[in-house]
Amino acid sequence: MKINFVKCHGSENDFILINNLDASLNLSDTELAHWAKCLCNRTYSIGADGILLLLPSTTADARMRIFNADGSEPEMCGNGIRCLARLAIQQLKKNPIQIETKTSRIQVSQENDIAQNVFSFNARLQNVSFISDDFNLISPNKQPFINKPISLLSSDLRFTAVSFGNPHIVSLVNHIDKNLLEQLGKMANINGTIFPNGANVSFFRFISPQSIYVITYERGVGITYACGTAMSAASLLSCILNLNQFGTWIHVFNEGGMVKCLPNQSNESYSVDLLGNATFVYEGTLDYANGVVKEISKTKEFYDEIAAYERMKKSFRES
Ligand SMILES: N[C@H](CCC[C@H](N)C(=O)O)C(=O)O
Repeated sequence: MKINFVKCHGSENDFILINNLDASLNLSDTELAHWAKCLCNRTYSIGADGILLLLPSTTADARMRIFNADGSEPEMCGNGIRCLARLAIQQLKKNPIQIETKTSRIQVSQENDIAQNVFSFNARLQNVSFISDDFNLISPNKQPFINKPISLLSSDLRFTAVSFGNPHIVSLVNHIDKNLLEQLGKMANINGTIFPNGANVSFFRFISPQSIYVITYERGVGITYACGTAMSAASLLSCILNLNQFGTWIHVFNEGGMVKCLPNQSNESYSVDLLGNATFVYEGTLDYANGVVKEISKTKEFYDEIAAYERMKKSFRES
């Protein structure tokens, strides 16, 4: 079976995107999880942080399913939904577009390029909650867990737990220690000891007003170049900690580049607009039969977009 895919990324959080709007690809969840593990392997296959499936929907314009590199299926993906929405907007000729996810419906719109020839999209993340069953072990009384210690993880860091459909804990740090992040990320995802379904763990550093840096150990993946829902969580926390203002765009720098986040609060509800690139790198075809991905070939490279994104990243290094 020949299957076309697009290799894409949001802030270099990279994905294998498959258009299944015609529902022709009929794979079981077990097969999809197997696919994710095989295709995301950076040594033996295409290599990615996850696979994205663009599917038809009865409740929105289209539906997104995402599988992490370890084969687990999370509820949401902020960088991935921008890439998937780009393809959906192209196919359905509709902008903005509503995307059904496992736990919500997200509006995504194509916006002006954040840098020349960097295709940019805004995802309005409204399914933000400080209360989630994912946090029952750290907050048995089901109260918001904001800027508190988690003794099983660290004796001095403080964390805030927030869900964007998928669970996050975020800590404000003065210095980014990737080894410590890796260690805490692994501990937070040891079969349900601190979080029943694991969690994404992020450090963020305040750079200047409306400018932060975020790095994330992603559940089901490990440390990635960027995590869209984590960057949204960190920008929200920066406002709650009075480091930034609600209703003002925040530049969120990461290992893979930069996105802009706009945290909003109305009464007790929160949302974050996540504006960033959705860069297509290449189109390809994979030949799949009897559980085995036999052959993978590139059919088209998006050289202009790759170069444009590199120019944008270079501009940050020089500023
Ligand atoms: N690994 C995450 C899902 C992908 C989220 C990330 N890539 C993003 O852009 O939000 C989890 O298991 O919750």
